[in-house]
Amino acid sequence: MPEESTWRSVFRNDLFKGKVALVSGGGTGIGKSIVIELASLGATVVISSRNEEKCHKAADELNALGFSGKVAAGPSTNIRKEEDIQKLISHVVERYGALDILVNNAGGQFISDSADISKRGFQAVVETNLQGTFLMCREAFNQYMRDNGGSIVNITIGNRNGMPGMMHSAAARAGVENMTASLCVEWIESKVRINCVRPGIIFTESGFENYGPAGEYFLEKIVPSLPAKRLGSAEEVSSAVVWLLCEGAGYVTGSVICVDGGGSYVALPLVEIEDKTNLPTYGYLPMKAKL
Ligand SMILES: CCCCCCCCCCC/C=C/C(=O)SCCNC(=O)CCNC(=O)[C@H](O)C(C)(C)COP(=O)(O)OP(=O)(O)OC[C@H]1O[C@@H](n2cnc3c(N)ncnc32)[C@H](O)[C@@H]1OP(=O)(O)O
Ligand SMILES: NC(=O)C1=CN([C@@H]2O[C@H](COP(=O)(O)OP(=O)(O)OC[C@H]3O[C@@H](n4cnc5c(N)ncnc54)[C@H](OP(=O)(O)O)[C@@H]3O)[C@@H](O)[C@H]2O)C=CC1
Repeated sequence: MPEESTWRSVFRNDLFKGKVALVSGGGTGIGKSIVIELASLGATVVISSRNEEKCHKAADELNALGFSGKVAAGPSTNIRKEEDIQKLISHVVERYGALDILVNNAGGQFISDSADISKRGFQAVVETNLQGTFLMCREAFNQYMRDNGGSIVNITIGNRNGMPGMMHSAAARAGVENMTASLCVEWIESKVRINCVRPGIIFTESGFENYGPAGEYFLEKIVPSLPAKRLGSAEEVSSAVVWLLCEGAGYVTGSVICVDGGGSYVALPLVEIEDKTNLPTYGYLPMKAKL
């Protein structure tokens, strides 16, 4: 297993030479891992998030590692704001002359029972994850990719069984996957491929800090239920992203790759259901069929 400090990529080291990439939320976690791959494979990578200072710090740290590509921080961008997105995409196209690759990684949510989510709370999560991803795709297409082609990857979230405790995000991400299916057909004439990577539960410091004690719950209750019996790493997500972005995936568009250690195919105990819970029975059931 590679050490964190020396890990780069399993791919050919000039794979993205001369390409310009934009990774939203590229200063932390999974996004940062995607940036390391792309820059170590020769791309010029622009990173953006709401916190511009954090992006500058990450860019300096990554450039000090001596990649063949380069990392640069873009202007502060809140993907909930259309004008921020328009400015970010213009900045990349004007300053670097292209936008060949877009990774919509920025996103997030809060944990809550659905019954307690306010209208604004629901809107905030949908605006971030569904509307934000749409607007980034639309601007990248209208400002560059329509005439020049390109490749887009949207990061979603395990949503095959819904996601009790984070319903708003799972619904928004399912929307992103469905949007991707429409866009892959609409934009194929422009030689734009668009796909999704759907991570399961991935250890990232920033991500887990955000959840406080719920992070511990993931480790204690959810890990034993995962077929892989462990969390995923950010690097396991970024290598799937890079494969989708590269020319070897030239016939792949509209797809969703799950990076989840098989977690989509088992029922994860995302919320605790009390033992006394029993749906009213219609017909006959022997006692042994109930808890
Ligand atoms: C035991 C539980 C198990 C749960 C299931 C586990 C499954 C795990 C698998 C998935 C793991 C996923 C990991 C990750 O995604 S890692 C990335 C984590 N990082 C983030 O999420 C950060 C980004 N998130 C945000 O910025 C926010 O969550 C948000 C998108 C909502 C934006 O917040 P912001 O503060 O900017 O929002 P507003 O100020 O505009 O407020 C809008 C309304 O939203 C309400 N809100 C915001 N935060 C919360 C909260 N923590 N709890 C409840 N409500 C919240 C806020 O109150 C506003 O509504 P009102 O005006 O009505 O109050
Ligand atoms: N870790 C996990 O288990 C999983 C994560 N994911 C998804 O993967 C992506 C990366 O997560 P991860 O690396 O773990 O966590 P991070 O918290 O490190 O990444 C989220 C990034 O998104 C940026 N961001 C959040 N909201 C906005 C916004 N409104 N506008 C612009 N940028 C924003 C953040 O930067 P800033 O705060 O500076 O804006 C941050 O860099 C997210 O979409 C997450 O939901 C999906 C499944 C599982």
